[in-house]
Formats: sequence, structure tokens, C-alpha cells
Amino acid sequence: MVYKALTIAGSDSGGGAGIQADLKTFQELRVFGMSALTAVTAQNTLGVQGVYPLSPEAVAQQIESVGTDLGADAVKTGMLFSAEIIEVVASKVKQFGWERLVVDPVMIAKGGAPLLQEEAVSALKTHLLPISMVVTPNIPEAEALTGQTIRTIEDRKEAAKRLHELGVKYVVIKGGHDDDGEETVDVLYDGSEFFYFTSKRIDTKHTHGTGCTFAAAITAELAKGKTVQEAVQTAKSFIQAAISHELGIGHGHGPTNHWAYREKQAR
Ligand SMILES: Nc1ncnc2c1ncn2[C@@H]1O[C@H](COP(=O)(O)OP(=O)(O)O)[C@@H](O)[C@H]1O
Ligand SMILES: Cc1ncc(COP(=O)(O)OP(=O)(O)O)c(N)n1
Repeated sequence: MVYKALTIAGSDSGGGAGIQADLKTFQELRVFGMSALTAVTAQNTLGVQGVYPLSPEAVAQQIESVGTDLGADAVKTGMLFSAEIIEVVASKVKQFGWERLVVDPVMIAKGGAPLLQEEAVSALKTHLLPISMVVTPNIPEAEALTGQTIRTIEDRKEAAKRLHELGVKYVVIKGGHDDDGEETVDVLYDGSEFFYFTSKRIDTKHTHGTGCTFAAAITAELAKGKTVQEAVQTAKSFIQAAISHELGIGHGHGPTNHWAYREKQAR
């Protein structure tokens, strides 16, 4: 059986985040990866040097090419840049009836560069979240989407409930930005229960692309027909291995190691 996943996201020339992280993750999890580019970024481990969005028509046509021929068992969105691109993506997802949709609401790169226009946040809430299966905000993204300050796990649970009210079936609020304590905790909410995915916090500066990689791993597992809880568990193990076995390349915040999980499984 060949499982297929489509990523709709921006290109990171440095290879650690964006489309590149997604396709590497799909491949590592034995899922055939396809892509629709939304923007080209000139980017490396030191930051983002340039952002060049594609036209909404170019994004729509790439999705159309994939949808009318290959199809997709699951779809992920990453950097979407503008409200116009969000609208065409939502319309194409509906056209092809894609239900296994994972939305990583990428807003700002770790170095501070904006990857989504401020006015596009409300388009995410009105057009994309109501048709998505899973949304995976980090803490600042969850704050931007809910207008709520998040400090504690209880705050995250409250934010997850608010996001669920927008129509998304599962909310995962990631804990990478909560640097209190020895552990990272990702909180999953399915509309009635909370589940916690905990791992040892790794003390490293090489975390470029963690969010993209984590959401891509969820998408790959959903493409195989796994449940959301199973998919998040695998994604947590995948990202833990990828961060632990750092590559140490570049002069700044380096990428994670996308082959570490596979090598660990093979041992
Ligand atoms: N230092 C770390 N040690 C272990 N896990 C981490 C670390 N930083 C992030 N993670 C994990 O990586 C994933 C992405 O989280 P996060 O960094 O919050 O997302 P983003 O890259 O979107 O800001 C989550 O599963 C989170 O728990
Ligand atoms: C093209 C592109 N897309 C997304 C991101 C953000 O990736 P993320 O996984 O949140 O990691 P950081 O950039 O925050 O380290 C990106 N940088 N570029």
C-alpha cells in the first residue's frame, strides 16, 4: 500500500523547516510526499533573509494538479502567508473532500520573521480551522488565535477549548516555548478529554523546524489511517529523536535530524 500526503507550505532554503522538513519527515515515515508551495523563503540557521509569496492562483493550481491525479490520504498546511492564499487552500480542501487536514498555524519564525500577515490570522480561524481535523499551535500561536495569555497548563487547556469551538476536531498545543522545567508537555484536546504527551526537555539551540517536523509526522501517521492519539504519540517520539541527535550544522539555530527516528527504530 502506498500512502500519500500533501504539504501546502513555504520553502526553507536551509532545509530545516517548511516544505523541506515536511517532505523529509513523510519519507522517513514511509509516506509518499507531495507539495504545493505558497512562498519561497531565503532562510538559513541564522534567520530569514527574504520572503517571496506565490500568487493564490499558483497555489491553487499546484493543489489541483495533485488532487486531480494522485490524491492525498492526508494534507498538512504550514506557512500560508496571506488571507488570499488561506481562502484558496480552504476552497481546494473542500473541493477534494480532504478530511485528514492538519493545520500548523505558522505565524513567526523563531528568529522573529513574520511568515503570516497579521490580518490573515482571522482568515485561518474562519476558513481553515472549521474544516480541519487537527491544529498544532505553539504557545504564542495559541495566544494569537485565542487572544488569551498562556502561562500554565490550565491556560493551555482553556485555549484548546476555545480553538475547538471554532470547529477543529483535535487541538494540540505544543509546549516547546514553555521553558520552565525539565519536561516538554504537548496537550491534546478532542472536545471532551485532554491527553498529555511528555518528554525530557533537551537543552539545545538546534530546534529550527521542530513545529513543521512534528505536524508533518502527525500528517504522515494520519495518512496511514492511524488515530490522532497514535499519530501524536509517534510525532512526539519522532521529534524527540530528531532534537536529541542534533546535526550541529550552520552557524545559528540548526535543523533537527530527520533520520534519527528511523535509525533508532532499526537498532
Ligand atoms: N528543547 C526541546 N526538547 C524536547 N522537545 C522539544 C523541545 N523544543 C520543542 N520540543 C517539541 O517539539 C515540538 C514542536 O514544539 P514547539 O517548539 O513548541 O513548536 P514550534 O517549532 O512551532 O515553535 C513539540 O512536540 C515540542 O514539545
Ligand atoms: C518556510 C517556513 N515555514 C515554517 C517555518 C517555521 O517553522 P517552525 O517549525 O515553527 O520552526 P522555526 O522557524 O520557528 O524554528 C519556517 N521557519 N519557514
